[in-house]
Amino acid sequence: MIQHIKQGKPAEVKADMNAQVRATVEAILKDIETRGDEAVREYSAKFDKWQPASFRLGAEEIAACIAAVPEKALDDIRFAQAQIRRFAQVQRDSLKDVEVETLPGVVLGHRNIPMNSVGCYIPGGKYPLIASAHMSVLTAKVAGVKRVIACAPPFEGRPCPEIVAAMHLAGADEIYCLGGVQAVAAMAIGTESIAPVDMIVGPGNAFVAEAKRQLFGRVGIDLFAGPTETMVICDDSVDAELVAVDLLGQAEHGPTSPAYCITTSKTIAAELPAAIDKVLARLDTAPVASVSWCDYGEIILCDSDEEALQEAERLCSEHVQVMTKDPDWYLQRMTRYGALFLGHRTNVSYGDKVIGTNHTLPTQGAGRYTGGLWVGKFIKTHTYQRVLTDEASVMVGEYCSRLCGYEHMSGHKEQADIRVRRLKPEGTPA
Ligand SMILES: NC(=O)c1ccc[n+]([C@@H]2O[C@H](COP(=O)([O-])OP(=O)(O)OC[C@H]3O[C@@H](n4cnc5c(N)ncnc54)[C@H](O)[C@@H]3O)[C@@H](O)[C@H]2O)c1
Ligand SMILES: [Zn+2]
Repeated sequence: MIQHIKQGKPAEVKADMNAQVRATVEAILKDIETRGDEAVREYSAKFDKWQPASFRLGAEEIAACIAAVPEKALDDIRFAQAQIRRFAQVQRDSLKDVEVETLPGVVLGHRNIPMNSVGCYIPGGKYPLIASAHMSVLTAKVAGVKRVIACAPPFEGRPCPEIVAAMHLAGADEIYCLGGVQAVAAMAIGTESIAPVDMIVGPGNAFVAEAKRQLFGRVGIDLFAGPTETMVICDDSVDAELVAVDLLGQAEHGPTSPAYCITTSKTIAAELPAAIDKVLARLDTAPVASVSWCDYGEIILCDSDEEALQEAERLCSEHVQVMTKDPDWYLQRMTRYGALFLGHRTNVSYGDKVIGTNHTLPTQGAGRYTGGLWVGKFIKTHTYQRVLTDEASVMVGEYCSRLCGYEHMSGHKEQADIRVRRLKPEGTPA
């Protein structure tokens, strides 16, 4: 039996919040579309109290940011980037161009072509998310994108030096200190001072994620990557304290971040609330994490792994940490999630910051139709074809002619027929 020991806010509350965000974003996008840089500047002043002479950082400003970062921190950033680059490169190498003769004389193929320009949004409202610079900028560069531009909001009233250093080390071609909807809009629509890009990538708060969603079509987007969600699936092989740490560690992202505990352990279900209180007492970010846990935290007690799996699939969480006796049981069966973290030795924070898999992951159920950001999102797969012999063209042409006929498309049919007439040797039966 599946028992909901603690529940989060109902779906209607979330839907209402989404509607408000949608309306706000729509109005800002329309305004930036009409008034360009002037509007960007006004929104930056309004939301971020930030209106520098130029949003783009010059070479000297970038150098000054890097100089302000301690050497140890630069080394740590380089280590994280090396891990992300290593895995992204292996993933890139797994994407192969293909060319095959599917019928005698018929050659079909595809080529993987990187996009020409992308805009990376690096979140920095609440926390300066340095790691998002590696995840977006560096991965785009491994994919072979020529122009990679990056935007992050000011942090504590100035460009965050660590973010700027990470963007630069990852290979960003243009760096801007600009946040929120105005940054996403400026990169996607283009303004007098920023040339538009072909795709916008990167995570962000509800406004940023919604701006990307509304701009989709006009530009590409990587995926819907809004406020963080986390899930821990566990049994008696771990203790309540570890589970509490792993839930709250992600609940600190923001007051609307859900954290789900799905457990087959009655002990953990019973002990978790007290463990949460105890862990909150040692976190500086307790004022945020306690709100998200209170409003959106859930404890679900199940009788079996099968029930736990059913709940996990229903909730389709961005992060799913599995700390059971046999985590691979879930790896083999789960189909709806952003990323899996298997076993008690790893956790979502390793993935967020350093281990090498990408941290930009689908939220709000987007894991039903996409995985997270990866090198493949920056690469377009384009097909081509050629026909090597007259015989092959006539053979395909005769099928094509009849198939066009069934669709009443005489123009298409004539494209086939003219080739059959010209290429078919005299005297061959029709
Ligand atoms: N899904 C993922 O892969 C993933 C990964 C990392 C982080 N995240 C999420 O990224 C988010 C980061 O959020 P953040 O707020 O700290 O930084 P952010 O950079 O995403 O957003 C800050 C910007 O929001 C804009 N803003 C704030 N209030 C606004 C309002 N009322 N109207 C219009 N615009 C407004 C401001 O312009 C500000 O620059 C968190 O929700 C976190 O959970 C998601
Ligand atoms: Zn996180």
